[in-house]
Amino acid sequence: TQVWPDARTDRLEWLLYEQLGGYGSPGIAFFVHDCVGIGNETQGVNFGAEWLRNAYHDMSTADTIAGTGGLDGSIIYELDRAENVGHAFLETRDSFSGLVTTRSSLADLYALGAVFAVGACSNGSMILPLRAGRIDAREAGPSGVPEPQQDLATHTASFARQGFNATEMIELVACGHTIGGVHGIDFPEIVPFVSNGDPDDEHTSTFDTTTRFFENKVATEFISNTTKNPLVSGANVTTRSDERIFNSDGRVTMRKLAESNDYFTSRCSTLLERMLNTVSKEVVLTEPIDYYPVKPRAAQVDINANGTMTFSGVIRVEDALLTSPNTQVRLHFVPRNGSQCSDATPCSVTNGISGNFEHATCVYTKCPATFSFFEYSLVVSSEQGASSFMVEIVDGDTGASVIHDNNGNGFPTGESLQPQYKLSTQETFLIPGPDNTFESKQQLNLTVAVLNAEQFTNVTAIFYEHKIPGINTGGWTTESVELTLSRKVEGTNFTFYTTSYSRMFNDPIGAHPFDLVATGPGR
Ligand code: HEM
Repeated sequence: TQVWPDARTDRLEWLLYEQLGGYGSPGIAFFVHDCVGIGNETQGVNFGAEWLRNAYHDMSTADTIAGTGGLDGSIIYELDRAENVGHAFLETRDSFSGLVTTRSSLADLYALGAVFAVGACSNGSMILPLRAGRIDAREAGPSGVPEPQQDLATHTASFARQGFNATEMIELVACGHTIGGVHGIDFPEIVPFVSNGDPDDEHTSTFDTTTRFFENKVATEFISNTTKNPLVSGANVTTRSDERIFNSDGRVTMRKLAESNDYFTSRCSTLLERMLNTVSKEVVLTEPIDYYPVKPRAAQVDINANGTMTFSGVIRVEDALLTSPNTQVRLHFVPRNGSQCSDATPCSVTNGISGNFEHATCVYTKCPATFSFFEYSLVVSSEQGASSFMVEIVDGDTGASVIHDNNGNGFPTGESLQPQYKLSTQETFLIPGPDNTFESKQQLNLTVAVLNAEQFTNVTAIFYEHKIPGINTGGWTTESVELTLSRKVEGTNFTFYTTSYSRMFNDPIGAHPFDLVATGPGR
């Protein structure tokens, strides 16, 4: 039921569902394939566990009565605290900070990481719903992550502040402590650290016998008194926080969790989802992000010199809709004036689709959807144009055809205001800096096409800059630049506007997105 496009969710939808091999996918989920991912089980590094613990630590300083804190990325400013010991938090920041944009906050990416972790560690049995809209903190928040040497009353009060009652505390700790373990390198007072000559060995004592599987062994081994969980049976009694918590209701809750793995995973799904959705009162989260069965990607509209225009891009199609090997994907563009197409005014891409050139799938086997990609390109007269298009999928064997119309809206082309990438350039040059040095400067020479420009008084580009040069996670400043009318494109109702925008070099220009806005009477 999602209608495309949706600025709040589309980027996260891409990261969430094109996990591996997608169109331009960064493949971040690969970090947690098989749960341990790019970690090293022998040395005790489990990336899935790191991403889940990271989300909990970021969230656990929330005050749900006051409506402050929660999953807000503030942990990146809190790494020097004793309650956040271990390299997991720095590693998680460095894994995700490069993906922060104006449309994917670090806090949303941390939630995505936890969703990937639980998905990978349960091999796709537990897919937590992901909502978007978390707002990144700009500074450290209060402290208050639970620590193992604290007593039961402190933990119970801490979980109550986080929004979890005493039973939920037991459950949530069990859900967290079913993967990974305690690293002697960081907690030598819990797991004695005796060097074995391997500088990378973290001396990890796992919470249960299956560190890489999200299941109820943490509970079954506790109930059968065979657990090696160092927070239950470690030599240091003071740091046996799991023992105190798991026993706090006479083992009633742990027994229930031990009796049924389905019950365990269902309680964990509920509570982990709530954990990820614990946000400050200003935040309005979206609905859970579903995948688009059909999604336009990399759409581009070029105004040509000969009175024509070219619509091109890629259509991502869920494999379940490609019912036979020769299934065809056809696009039908709706002319701007809403008229029907004819042989004289073609508006379909019936061929020219070059077929699957990439395939997107999950890091775990129970993947909710896999996708194929189809390229398209259609030239029509600029007068005819196209306001939207429909996607028709024609079964290669039976010829049966299904139209996908974006829930009745068509897929909008956005032709009335489009950057002209073919006419835009970017360059880097050196300018003299202080003390006979040189600094490099980037310049974007941007051309934008505006349809019926007489309806608009201003055409503006809004550029986003990192507040802290080169640092993705420090927030954004915006700069609005009014574009200058360049020329009307002959034989069309399009007008080109241009601007040159330059900045001191700190990142590849691709990391600097911009929005375009045209304003005028009634628009
Ligand atoms: C009273 C509450 C809690 C205490 C005192 C506590 C304490 C700890 C400690 C001392 C470690 C070892 C960390 C390391 O060596 O790197 C740990 C690991 C972990 N914790 Fe907790 N924890 C609590 C609750 C939670 C909750 C609610 C979750 C998530 C829902 C969670 C998730 C994890 C995970 C996944 C690990 C393994 C990390 C790894 O292997 O890298 N913890 N916890």
